[in-house]
Amino acid sequence: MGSVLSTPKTFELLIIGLDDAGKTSLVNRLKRRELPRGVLPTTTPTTGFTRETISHGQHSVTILEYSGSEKMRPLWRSCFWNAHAFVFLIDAAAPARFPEAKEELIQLIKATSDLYPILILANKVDLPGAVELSTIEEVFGVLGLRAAKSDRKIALKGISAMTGEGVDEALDWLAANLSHQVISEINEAKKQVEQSR
Ligand SMILES: Nc1nc2c(ncn2[C@@H]2O[C@H](COP(=O)(O)OP(=O)(O)OP(=O)(O)O)[C@@H](O)[C@H]2O)c(=O)[nH]1
Ligand SMILES: [Mg+2]
Repeated sequence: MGSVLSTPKTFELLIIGLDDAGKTSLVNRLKRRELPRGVLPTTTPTTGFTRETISHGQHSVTILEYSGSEKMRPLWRSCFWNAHAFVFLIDAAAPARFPEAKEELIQLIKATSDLYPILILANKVDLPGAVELSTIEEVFGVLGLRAAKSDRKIALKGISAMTGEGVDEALDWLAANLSHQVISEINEAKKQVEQSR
């Protein structure tokens, strides 16, 4: 695990994405790494948000997972300032919902400054109907999004909350792309928002 070699970081991660993308399942996998491949606790749709703190190597990550239902999305949009980094989760096996997911992703990119890394995760790669990562990259125009905002740290990776595939690598990427300096800058900005409330 690459993160074991880096200095400890403490950060808050917002996990968002459409309903049914697998956000709660990903949090469950992160909380319980010992779960065997293919075993996932049963979930029900998240009603508001959940908050969990996990360890990853030397890092401490507080994860906020928001309901993806359409009527709850304004809640996550109002909490962007509260995070250091974002995971945008896509259901790789639900291509009919890619346009709706892309709209939300674009809103996230527009609403947040270049300081914040965004990791787009295509979940459920274990399913036979999962769309290839290269196709998802094309449909979501990830390279274009990166080029338009060249300083922005944006990446796309495939994962499965069901098998655990790609989950450690995702957290490694987030820890590696969030410098101590950026964490301090964001902490300062958060303090100002909190004071002005
Ligand atoms: N095959 C497979 N199914 C998954 C995976 N991740 C989640 N699921 C299933 O997808 C469904 C939705 O998962 P949730 O984790 O509840 O989805 P969510 O994104 O939290 O949904 P909301 O809270 O409503 O926004 C459940 O039936 C999960 O078992 C995965 O990696 N592979
Ligand atoms: Mg959920």
